[in-house]
Amino acid sequence: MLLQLTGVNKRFGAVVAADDVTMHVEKGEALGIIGANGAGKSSLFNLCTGVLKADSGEIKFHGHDVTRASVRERCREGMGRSFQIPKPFESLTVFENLLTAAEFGCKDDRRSIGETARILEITGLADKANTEAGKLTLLNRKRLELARALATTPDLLLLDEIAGGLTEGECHELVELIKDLNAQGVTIVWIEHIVHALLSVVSRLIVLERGKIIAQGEPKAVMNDPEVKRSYLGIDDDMDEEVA
Ligand SMILES: Nc1ncnc2c1ncn2[C@@H]1O[C@H](COP(=O)(O)OP(=O)(O)OP(=O)(O)O)[C@@H](O)[C@H]1O
Repeated sequence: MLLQLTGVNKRFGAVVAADDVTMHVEKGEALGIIGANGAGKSSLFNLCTGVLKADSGEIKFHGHDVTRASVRERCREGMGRSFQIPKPFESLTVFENLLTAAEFGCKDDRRSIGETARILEITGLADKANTEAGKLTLLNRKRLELARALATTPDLLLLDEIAGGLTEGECHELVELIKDLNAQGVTIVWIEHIVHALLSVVSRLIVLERGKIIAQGEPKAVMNDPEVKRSYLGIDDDMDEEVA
């Protein structure tokens, strides 16, 4: 087991962002997470990566308790993530952004110019290596967000709504890239509102509502769960519509 959360809770005043969350991520799998706006998806990533500290509960990564570990410690253990809103260093070039990410999160023996060049290649950014991040198109900013996460050499890659705002063709390109990464052994957890893209990659799905896991399992079965249809899709069970 790569990641294990047990009874994790997080509140912001009256708002419950994580409600007794118990879940795991198997090594090598591709897991999807969906839920309405404000359901607690990004908070879950923030709890996993250490941006937020849990009020209670336990988080284990690679079998070690990381509940109180810093963002950097978790990153160096192999937890990489992309942010919903890309936040590169705007005045640094793409290449410099990757070196900075590698410096932050990479285990020493895997940090190299060669590895950075490989990541530029696979993310389709090779010809943008010397372009300032602030001058990139949205698709290339998304690619850079993914490339920065990869530069930390993650075993576990947490992707937060990486397909949002892209055209159908751009989204397809990104999906193929994520599939390739998963096939190369990178474990993926992907939060995404573009459900058809998500379902073409993941083999398991978790649904959150007000910080609580309300369904999980095989994606098609989960999407047809009456509770999920009601909560996420706004479909009444009487309508009897099959989804996905
Ligand atoms: N730092 C914070 N301070 C106060 N409230 C917060 C904070 N972060 C998140 N919240 C609240 O916690 C709840 C869950 O937010 P979160 O961003 O995790 O949801 P989400 O499922 O990722 O939503 P979206 O799909 O809109 O990105 C929301 O009500 C949000 O307003």
